[in-house]
Amino acid sequence: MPQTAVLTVQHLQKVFFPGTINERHVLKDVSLAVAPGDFISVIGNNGAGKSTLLNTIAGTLPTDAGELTLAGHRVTHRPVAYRARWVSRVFQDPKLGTAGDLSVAQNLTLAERHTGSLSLRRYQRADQTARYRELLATLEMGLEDRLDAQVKYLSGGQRQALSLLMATLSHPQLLLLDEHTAALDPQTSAKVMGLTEKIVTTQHLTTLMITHKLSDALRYGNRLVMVQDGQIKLDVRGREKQALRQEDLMSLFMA
Ligand SMILES: Nc1ncnc2c1ncn2[C@@H]1O[C@H](COP(=O)(O)OP(=O)(O)OP(=O)(O)O)[C@@H](O)[C@H]1O
Repeated sequence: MPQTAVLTVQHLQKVFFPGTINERHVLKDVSLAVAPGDFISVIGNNGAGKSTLLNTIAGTLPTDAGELTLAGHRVTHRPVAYRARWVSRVFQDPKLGTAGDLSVAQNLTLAERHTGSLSLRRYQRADQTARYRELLATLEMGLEDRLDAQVKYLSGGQRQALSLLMATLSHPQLLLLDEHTAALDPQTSAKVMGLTEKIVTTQHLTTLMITHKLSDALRYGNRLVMVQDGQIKLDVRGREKQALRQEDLMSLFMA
């Protein structure tokens, strides 16, 4: 029996400034079915429509035509809050996923409250510190010793690792990563990518990851999608993806 898709995107269209001289068709009839456990790297030129695609999936942008389903539910005209039960997102800017004035522990509590699991665990309060320490230690960023530190004083890498942890605490059905390592130095970026793979693999998370790093797009995930000029130009998986080289992708970019 075929597995139910976590996400289906059918004939999606997005037009900015319709009916004006600046009219721009940014998504042109995009269709995509994402199976449980898919880890998809999304690549494409600047302005190709990648973030717009993620925004329409998360619900931060309305669509002009097409249908979206999440976990089998039609969500095309549903708001972000409705979709949030299935979707979690990490942005390029580490500041967007965390509250700077709150401590590391308070941020984790907020993320837990979002999952609705906090009240169930209230009786475990004495264990909370130990549990947070344990969770943070998995990031290998020394955050387990900084539970009371305000998040605004963390490095970009530590803050992004915390964002990733918070976004995945609820075991979301769909994880959206929007160039989440682009603002980090190469070493930290590699570390956060390693963490991403670890979390995605252990939790079997279905993931869409936008990246401009072709090496990361090739290395991580079971599937690769290239968006060009508002359309999906390439969608490969498994062995076909493994056989791809950076040169192949470069020539597609040039084409
Ligand atoms: N809210 C918006 N209002 C108007 N135009 C927008 C909006 N969001 C995106 N665009 C335009 O849509 C086009 C696609 O943008 P988008 O951010 O989706 O591209 P992208 O593939 O993610 O690019 P990049 O790799 O540079 O982030 C761009 O021309 C952009 O200016």
